[in-house]
Amino acid sequence: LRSLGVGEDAAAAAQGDAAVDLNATTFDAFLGAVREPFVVVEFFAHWCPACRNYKPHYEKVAKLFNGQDAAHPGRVLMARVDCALKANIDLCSRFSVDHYPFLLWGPPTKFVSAKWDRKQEKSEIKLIDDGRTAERLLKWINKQIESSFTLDDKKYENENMLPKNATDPEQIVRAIYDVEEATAHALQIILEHKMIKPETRDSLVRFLQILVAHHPSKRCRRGSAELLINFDDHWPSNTSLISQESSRMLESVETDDYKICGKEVPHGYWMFCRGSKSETRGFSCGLWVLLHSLTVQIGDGESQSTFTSICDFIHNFFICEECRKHFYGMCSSVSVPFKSARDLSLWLWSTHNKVNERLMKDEKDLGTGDPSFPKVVWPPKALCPSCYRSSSGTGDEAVQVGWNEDEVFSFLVNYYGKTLVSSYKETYVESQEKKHVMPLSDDASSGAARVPIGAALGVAAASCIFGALACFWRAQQKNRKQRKNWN
Ligand SMILES: Cc1cc2nc3c(=O)[nH]c(=O)nc-3n(C[C@H](O)[C@H](O)[C@H](O)COP(=O)(O)OP(=O)(O)OC[C@H]3O[C@@H](n4cnc5c(N)ncnc54)[C@H](O)[C@@H]3O)c2cc1C
Repeated sequence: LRSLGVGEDAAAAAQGDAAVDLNATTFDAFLGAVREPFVVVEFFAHWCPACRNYKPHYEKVAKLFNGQDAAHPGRVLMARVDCALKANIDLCSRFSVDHYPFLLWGPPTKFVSAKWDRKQEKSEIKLIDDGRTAERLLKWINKQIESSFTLDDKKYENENMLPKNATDPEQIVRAIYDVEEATAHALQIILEHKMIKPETRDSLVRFLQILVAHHPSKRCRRGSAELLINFDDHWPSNTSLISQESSRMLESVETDDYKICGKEVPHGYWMFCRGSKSETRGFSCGLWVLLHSLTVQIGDGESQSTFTSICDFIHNFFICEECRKHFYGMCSSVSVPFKSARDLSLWLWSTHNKVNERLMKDEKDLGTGDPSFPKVVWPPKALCPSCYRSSSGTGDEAVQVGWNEDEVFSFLVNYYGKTLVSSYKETYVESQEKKHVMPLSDDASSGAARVPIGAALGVAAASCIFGALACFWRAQQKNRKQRKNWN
């Protein structure tokens, strides 16, 4: 419970209330200072029986967002004002409270020294008209902030949520959510940084084509197809977008219709890719998993074009200068065209291992790695004993490993193919039914109720790092010479 420095705080704390009691004296100062981007204010009267009955519902939601044990701290502040107290009469009339309980929503600062009434157009303060039960209130909030919180969400305990055993092959099942999130996140970065230009447009189209055919999540396949169908309307070929046009397109692509993996994809909930620190793993891990899953899905005839598309995509759209530069170097060193999916998936696997080996050292020297997820030569022996031909090391420390590549390939196919999509169960009938409505939970595995969603971690590590590198990256882009042709 937030300290208000007033007596009510102590009283509320004693009762164990999660919602913060505000009054005429504290209201403006408190809401002007809070870190949460949104607040729900319940205007009530302590004598009102309906309000007393409503309190457990409001508290149930408030516990998710406020207090020490909040599952989702920092997202929404839940507050209340007792309009039956004489001191609060003016405050309640400032917000045209005409019944109890009366719930308003908006950015906290918009409440400060403000007035509101329902005729006010374009106000960022909104009346919550459907919050009569905890479930409905949370549903309303979820819609506003595009989250999929549930009343059962528990406080995120990083240690408890980490994969118990990184060598457990079943852990990859959880990565389907991360692949969806990474896909949505990648597109968001592309749009926010206005990276679609005449010289990069084709590369995005080609990558989207692969996603349409081979993304492990059906809803991402569908979303990529929709985006492709409308691609010319948004980004006509050979047109350099002025920034105003680009922003308009960003808005339209950000609407629900154009969310690449559907609007229910969670933000910041990395499951398989969750780090023990908020700034590690996340997006870049999800992106690797996506790339590996694509290479095990393609047909032999697509191997060279998929290689080119992956290289171009990372080169043009991965907003991490060091990563794209290294990856570019590794793509450039391929001299013979790929003829089979096997060769491509093994190339990506060994390329990823080269990155791991380099980072093993860097992270050790700089202390930037995730202590719970040190980089390893992958797969470790415990995950795939048959992948090792003979080696005196365990795989974790043995950099010089004699690999059995046939076994590695069949392991990759199983791990990133079958196991990753094993809980994916959309039937054809369901997909037809859902055609006109974006699915709430397109794959059985992503049913919000089944996802043990922890606290919002904010955007994953990678996005922070990559965001910071964006300017540098863009400057490089400008200076870049004619893009290299990988073929
Ligand atoms: C294309 C690309 C290039 C990158 N280059 C750099 C770089 O130059 N410098 C930098 O600091 N960061 C780079 N990164 C980020 C870095 O590789 C990691 O993604 C990040 O440090 C998070 O690491 P992680 O522990 O989550 O595991 P990640 O390396 O992200 O791996 C994700 C998961 O993939 C599996 N995996 C691990 N190795 C392999 C493998 N060889 N084959 C198949 N599956 C594997 C494991 O289950 C692992 O948990 C790059 C990322 C990408 C996508």
